[in-house]
Amino acid sequence: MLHALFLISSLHAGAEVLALPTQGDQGNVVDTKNKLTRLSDGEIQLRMQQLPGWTTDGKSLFHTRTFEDFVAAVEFVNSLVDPAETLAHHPDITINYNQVSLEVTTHDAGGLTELDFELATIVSQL
Ligand SMILES: C[C@H](O)[C@H](O)[C@H]1CNC2=NC(N)=NC(=O)C2=N1
Repeated sequence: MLHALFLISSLHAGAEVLALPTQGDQGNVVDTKNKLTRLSDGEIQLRMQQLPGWTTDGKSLFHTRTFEDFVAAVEFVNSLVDPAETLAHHPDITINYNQVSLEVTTHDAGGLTELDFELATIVSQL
C-alpha cells in the first residue's frame, strides 16, 4: 500500500516510473487514477514493446494498414467506430485508396495516456 501511494505521488510529480503497472492492486489504482494523465517517456517506451505494428514520436501513436481495395479500407474504418465510441476515444484517420493511417493521442492531455494504448491494443486485434 505504501508502495502504491509512492508510485501515485511519483506520477503526479512527473517522475519516470519504469515499472509497468499491469496487474494487482497497485496497477489498478494507478490505471484508474491516471487514464488521462500524460505518460512519461519511460512509460511510453515500455508500452511500445507490447505494441508491434505501431510507432510513436512521443506525442502520438501511429499505425498504417494496407488492404485489397478502397472498400476493404473503409470497412476497417467502420470497425473502429464501436471501440472508439465505447472508450470515448477516437483515432485521427486518413484513407489513401487502400491504405488507412491512424494517429492516436489524447488531445485533452496534450500527449499520450493510458487510454491511447488501450485503444491501440484493441485496434491491433481487429
Ligand atoms: C468529451 C470527450 O469525451 C472528449 O473530448 C474526448 C473525445 N475523444 C477523444 N479522442 C482522442 N483521441 N483524444 C481526446 O482527447 C478525446 N477526447
